[in-house]
Amino acid sequence: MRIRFTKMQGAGNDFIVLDETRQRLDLTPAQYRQLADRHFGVGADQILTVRPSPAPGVDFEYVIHNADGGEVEQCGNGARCFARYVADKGLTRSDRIKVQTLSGVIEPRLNADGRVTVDMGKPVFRLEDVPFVAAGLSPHKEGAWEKWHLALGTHAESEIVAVAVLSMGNPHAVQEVADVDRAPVAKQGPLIEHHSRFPKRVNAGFMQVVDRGRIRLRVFERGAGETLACGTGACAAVVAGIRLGKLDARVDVETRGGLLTIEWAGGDAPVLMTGPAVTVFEGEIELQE
Ligand SMILES: N[C@H](CCC[C@H](N)C(=O)O)C(=O)O
Repeated sequence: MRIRFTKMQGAGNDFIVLDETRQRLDLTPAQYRQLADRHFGVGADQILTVRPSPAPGVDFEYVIHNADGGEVEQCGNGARCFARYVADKGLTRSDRIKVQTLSGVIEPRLNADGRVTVDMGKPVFRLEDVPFVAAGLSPHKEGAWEKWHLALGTHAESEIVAVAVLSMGNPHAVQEVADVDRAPVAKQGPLIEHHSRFPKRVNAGFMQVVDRGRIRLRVFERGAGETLACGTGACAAVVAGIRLGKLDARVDVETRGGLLTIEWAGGDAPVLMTGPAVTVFEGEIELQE
């Protein structure tokens, strides 16, 4: 099957955008994996699919698949690229768009300076909703919140990491490090992603607090490995830092792929994420059946 696609990136987190507003493609997990493959396909961290509105009150549906072919609930950098795509393709004339995702409705807004702001909804802290299995563990209080100590690896050489656990529609485990450039992301990332206490796996964040308005962040993403930026990961890290008493309500997040700005007023307030969204190229690919 030959299909058209648009390649995009948001702070270096890269995507293949598929337009199903006129016709469903009904791709298989293997075909999503082929698309994302950086040697045998186009190459991307995630595949974003644009579908028509599923219900009154929302403009589009937004479906996300990781490079491993699995469908996931949310993608922050992808939401910005989604908004840029539907605007550039004339699929909407509004600069505020309501989009249905697996984890609820989000609202990207196209700014005059070319960046995109997304209301990513409220963070979720109920452990069962992350999901995180805390049985047998006790939380370690820090500031007004808590961290959980996870044993990584086999008993012999297992090390303990302290993570804040929350969901932005998708699951996140955020730990603090002194220097992100020296953080053991490649070693610890997969061990955290596949830790048995995360039944749906988890995105593993490594956050360095620079000051109350700035962090540096690396994320080993569920189903994609380390990416140059993770939008929901930036939201989760800032929310965790605020709840732990280390960050103010507006934080610049330095990722390896660029700068994201996250704002959260606490409590039931939504998390706002602002950052770039860029079209790289368009193309066609012959997918294996
Ligand atoms: N790997 C994530 C999905 C993509 C999230 C990330 N690319 C973002 O910008 O939020 C997960 O499995 O939950």
